[in-house]
Parts: sequence; C-alpha cells; structure tokens
Amino acid sequence: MKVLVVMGSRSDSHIAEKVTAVLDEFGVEYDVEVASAHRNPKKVEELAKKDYDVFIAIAGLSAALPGVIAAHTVKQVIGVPVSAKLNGLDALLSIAQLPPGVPVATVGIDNGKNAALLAIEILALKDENLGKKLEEYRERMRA
Ligand SMILES: Nc1c(C(=O)O)ncn1[C@@H]1O[C@H](COP(=O)(O)O)[C@@H](O)[C@H]1O
Repeated sequence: MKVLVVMGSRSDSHIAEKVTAVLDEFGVEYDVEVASAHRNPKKVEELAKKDYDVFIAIAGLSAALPGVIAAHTVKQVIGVPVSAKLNGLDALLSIAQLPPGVPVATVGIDNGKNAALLAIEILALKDENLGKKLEEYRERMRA
C-alpha cells in the first residue's frame, strides 16, 4: 500500500515534511511530488490516475489541488490547507467546500501530522499491523 504526498509548490515543503515524518514513523510507503493544478494540470492528472491507495494534497492560497486530484480518482484524498496568506483560511475553505459528489477530507491548517494519521487510519482498514501501531501510538500519547 502506498500514499502519494503531493504539494502545490516547493514552498509547501515544510508541511510535507510533517506528513512524511509520521509516515516514516509508521513504516508506510510513499512518494513525494510537487505538482500544481494551476501551473501544471497535466502532471496533476497523471499523478491522480496512478495506483496510490490514498492521496495527501498540500496546498495554500486558492488550493485547487486536492479537489482536482479528487476529480480524477475515487481513492481517498486528504487535503492539507497551508497558511500561505490570510492565515490559511482561504485554503481551508477551498478544500472544505468541494461541490457535492467529489469529497475531499480536510485537516486543520498546516496540520500535516493529522493528514498522515488519517491516511494511516484508512490504510489500517486493510492492514491489521498498522491498526496495532495506531493503538500503540494512542497508548503512548495517553501515557
Ligand atoms: N494551491 C496551489 C496550487 C494548486 O492548487 O494547484 N498550486 C500552487 N498552489 C499554492 O500556491 C502557494 C504559493 O506558491 P509559490 O510559493 O510557488 O508561489 C503554495 O502554498 C502552493 O500550494
């Protein structure tokens, strides 16, 4: 099982690092790409049509990226709004307000950590071992 972590610009790398740190911790395989739905729509379409299990799309400003990926796949897409301007409220609203029929899961502004954990929860539906790791993670948090 593999996750695609895609960001709209290299300037979002600090958020992508939060995502990959958690995926590494859980031993989840992933690829990282930079692709903008506005600047390079063909690349975004090609990536969205690849056989990943979950997509994590990181974007600031108008943040079309998660929704455009969702337009090309029926796999789960998790959007991470980035605080590039307006404290990230612009990106949060863009990602949360997809039209009915094309859902994107949204986490908090800059919250790459939760995006990774949500992706792991989705993968854990088919991977008992990952489920156990999530239980242990929660246990450590409680302690
Ligand atoms: N939201 C998008 C998309 C997209 O949605 O396709 N492409 C770039 N961006 C965002 O523009 C911001 C500024 O990008 P630059 O720093 O490259 O100017 C970034 O936060 C990026 O995610």
